[in-house]
Amino acid sequence: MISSSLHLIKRVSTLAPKFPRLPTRLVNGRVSPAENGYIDSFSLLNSEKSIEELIQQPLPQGIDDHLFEFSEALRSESLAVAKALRRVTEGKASAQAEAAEWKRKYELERARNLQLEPKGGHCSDLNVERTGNFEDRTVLSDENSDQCKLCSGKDDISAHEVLRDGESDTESSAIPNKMMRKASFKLSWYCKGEKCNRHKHDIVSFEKGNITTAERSSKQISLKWESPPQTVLILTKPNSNSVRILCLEMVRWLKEQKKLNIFVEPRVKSELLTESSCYNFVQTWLDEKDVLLLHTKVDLIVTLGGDGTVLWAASMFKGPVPPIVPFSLDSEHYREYLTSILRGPISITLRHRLQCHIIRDEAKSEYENEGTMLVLNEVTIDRGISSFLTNLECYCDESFVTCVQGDGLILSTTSGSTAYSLAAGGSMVHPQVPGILFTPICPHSLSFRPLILPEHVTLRVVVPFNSRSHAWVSFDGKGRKQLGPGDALVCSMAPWPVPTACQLDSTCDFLRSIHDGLHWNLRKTQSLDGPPS
Ligand SMILES: NC(=O)c1ccc[n+]([C@@H]2O[C@H](COP(=O)([O-])OP(=O)(O)OC[C@H]3O[C@@H](n4cnc5c(N)ncnc54)[C@H](O)[C@@H]3O)[C@@H](O)[C@H]2O)c1
Ligand SMILES: Nc1ncnc2c1ncn2[C@@H]1O[C@H](COP(=O)(O)OP(=O)(O)OP(=O)(O)O)[C@@H](O)[C@H]1O
Repeated sequence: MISSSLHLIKRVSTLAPKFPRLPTRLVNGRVSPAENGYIDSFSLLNSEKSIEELIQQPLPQGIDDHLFEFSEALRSESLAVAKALRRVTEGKASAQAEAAEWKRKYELERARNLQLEPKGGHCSDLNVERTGNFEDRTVLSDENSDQCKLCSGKDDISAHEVLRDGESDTESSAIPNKMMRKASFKLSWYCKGEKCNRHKHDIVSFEKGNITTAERSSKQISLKWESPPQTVLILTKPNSNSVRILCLEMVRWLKEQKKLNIFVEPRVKSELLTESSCYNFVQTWLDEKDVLLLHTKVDLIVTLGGDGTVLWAASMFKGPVPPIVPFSLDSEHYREYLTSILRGPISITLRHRLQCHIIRDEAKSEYENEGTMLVLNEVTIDRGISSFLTNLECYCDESFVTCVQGDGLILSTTSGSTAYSLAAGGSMVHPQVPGILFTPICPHSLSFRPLILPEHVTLRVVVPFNSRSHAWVSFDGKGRKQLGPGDALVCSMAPWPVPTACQLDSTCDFLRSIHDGLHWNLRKTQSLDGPPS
């Protein structure tokens, strides 16, 4: 793409004397690869603008046919260059986002290794690899995992090693800091009911030239408190009387019987105080800045409501998320259940999220683009109020996937596979399968089947310049934004999953939810009597 652009730029340079109105920025060849191999995105965008200006300019008067034909050809090639330049800029923005993410992972890993170092000299020799998944953060070779055990004397990952974010400066925060040290916990991996005796294994072994897989997916994860949880955040579905009553009861019980600090939303605090002034021990926050610090204070989140309340809880945390205990409204036995959660260990499901950002065609640099959105279910690109088919060009990494002509496209997590994606004909996928579902909405084609792509890919959905209408993006069914021609949505797996407490384990809970919640494959049992076979 870059080389064809440069080829055209050379051609344009040779024409410069004949066309004095050509922009000198382009003609002088300032669009050149930088030393690091990238093209400077600002000059790219300037060049793109210049090309577009050039296209808009009227042709000089008195031009002969030959020149006219030539200038027409130049116009169409210039358009191609403008598109190519835009793609390069998009690619750079996405590469920079990825680089920032790797840097963050590297710093987290380094902090963790620094903690291990004093316990034994060998740990610095650990063969540490990084993958995109929270549960796959540290992949140790077999011999090194034994060494690590000698060094650290433990098989599990401790919260202190994983979450080093309790040190934020909270002086300016409205959230009081006293008694706010987060409880620590350990995570361990279970397989068929047995605790794995190693910290983490090689994903693929190639001993003696034979390739065997040791780890295929994340195992059942168990969370064990190392110190008792002290702070609970309760989030409730609004406008529900039964939820309000359950909340009143639960807050009082958690304070009186469990001596916990309790956070609620400002709306809920007002509701509690309207009920009685004795609820003034309940804490809340003032603004978004305080919400950003919540994950450093809260040990556990309890949601009172349905799936939408869990989505709401997840959306409040733009980074790490404390474990969520979802309560449906018919939870009569909340006391026993919460007592067992506070005692631990808890089986948890790490639900992957997708990170999405919109790249605007007119943005001059990536800083002008909107911030990253995290979704637990899905991001949807649809036709909104337009009556035309969507026309969406889709790319997976740098490969063209397809063009979606229909009502739209859903990019879903495996947790979201039982939500909108299911309604659009996507498969239901166990939430611990790390993948991204690519599900069209009412495609106007006989052969468009949904796909499931691996978790490590980056997807890009572009509204082409020849699209008849705009498209609309929504995140977990909320926050609709318009995408104009040339705008793109870039989406990849986020490094911060949502840990949710299981009632039994993630597989039993998943099967129960599709049986009870969706009545999956419910059919009258066939009677025994019938025609002979
Ligand atoms: N045609 C559809 O099925 C359709 C259309 C729009 C949105 N949705 C879903 O609604 C979600 C937003 O939920 P909301 O509660 O804010 O809106 P809402 O109040 O409209 O509820 C949507 C329904 O989807 C269910 N749901 C949500 N997430 C689910 C999941 N992961 N598995 C199974 N069921 C799930 C909820 O229980 C609820 O019954 C979106 O993320 C989208 O998945 C579905
Ligand atoms: N704390 C909250 N603040 C604002 N909105 C919320 C909050 N909790 C939930 N919601 C919104 O309220 C709506 C309904 O919530 P929820 O899905 O939990 O209830 P439901 O529809 O009765 O349950 P179910 O998902 O089982 O059908 C959702 O759109 C959700 O985004």
